[in-house]
Amino acid sequence: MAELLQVEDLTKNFGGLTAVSDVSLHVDEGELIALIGPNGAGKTTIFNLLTGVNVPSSGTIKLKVDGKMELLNGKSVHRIADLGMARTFQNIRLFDQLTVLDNVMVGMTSKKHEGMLAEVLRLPSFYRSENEMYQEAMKLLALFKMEEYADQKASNLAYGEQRRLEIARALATKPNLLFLDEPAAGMNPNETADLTQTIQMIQKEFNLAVVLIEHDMNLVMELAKRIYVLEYGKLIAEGTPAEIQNNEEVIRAYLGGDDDVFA
Ligand SMILES: Nc1ncnc2c1ncn2[C@@H]1O[C@H](COP(=O)(O)OP(=O)(O)OP(=O)(O)O)[C@@H](O)[C@H]1O
Repeated sequence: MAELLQVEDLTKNFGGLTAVSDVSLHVDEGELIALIGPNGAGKTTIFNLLTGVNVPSSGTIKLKVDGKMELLNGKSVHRIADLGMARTFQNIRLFDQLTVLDNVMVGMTSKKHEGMLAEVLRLPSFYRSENEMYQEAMKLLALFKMEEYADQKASNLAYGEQRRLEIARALATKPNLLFLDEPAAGMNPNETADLTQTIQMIQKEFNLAVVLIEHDMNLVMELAKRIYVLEYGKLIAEGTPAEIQNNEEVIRAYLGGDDDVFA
């Protein structure tokens, strides 16, 4: 499989604290990997570095764009999003007062800079693209079995549906690579089962590479092809779910925390 994302020796210092230390990893096209580790291990900081929210102290991040590996260091969040990376956050960040449909359409407009003039002048091409966006957004909602909620306010959705809507909105930007930061946090078992299916479905449907941060080990073991394990900012293991579950270093890192982590 061809590499889509290549990270080498990534380090991030916050004052005297090294939150991420010399991390190298890669993600292949269409691959689903997970990033796990105890609280404070540096997982979210890695997402922030990869998506341009934080600037690396050192190291390189490269993404395949039009067949060539392009350096992302120093690029803005918006530029990185335009190059095909999208994410969801640990805390839900929907536009509460907008409808479900509008939340998805907002995701689409973030890529539509080229239509600005038509939009301002309200040219026919604007209406055509507006209608196209509507059709596309409804198709996306249908994939998530959420069409019936299209006109409801996002804040009226159940918690699990809100999390799924965040994923739908992230997909509206047409990413090649999607980062999911604890998508199952706060979900009940039924919602988690739905989410597992949803992630499998979108990965196939969009031939999408996914990087997942998740504390729910059942979800991780079911979905991930490869797993990277972090502790105190350093990578301590990489392998298949079976390899990770039997890795002494990983078991030690989790002891004293949640003993049932691999139950
Ligand atoms: N902006 C920041 N300024 C200072 N320290 C930070 C900042 N962001 C993160 N940290 C610190 O970096 C370390 C790694 O945090 P991070 O949130 O990346 O861990 P995590 O693995 O995502 O944890 P969790 O599983 O609890 O979400 C922590 O010690 C945290 O306090």
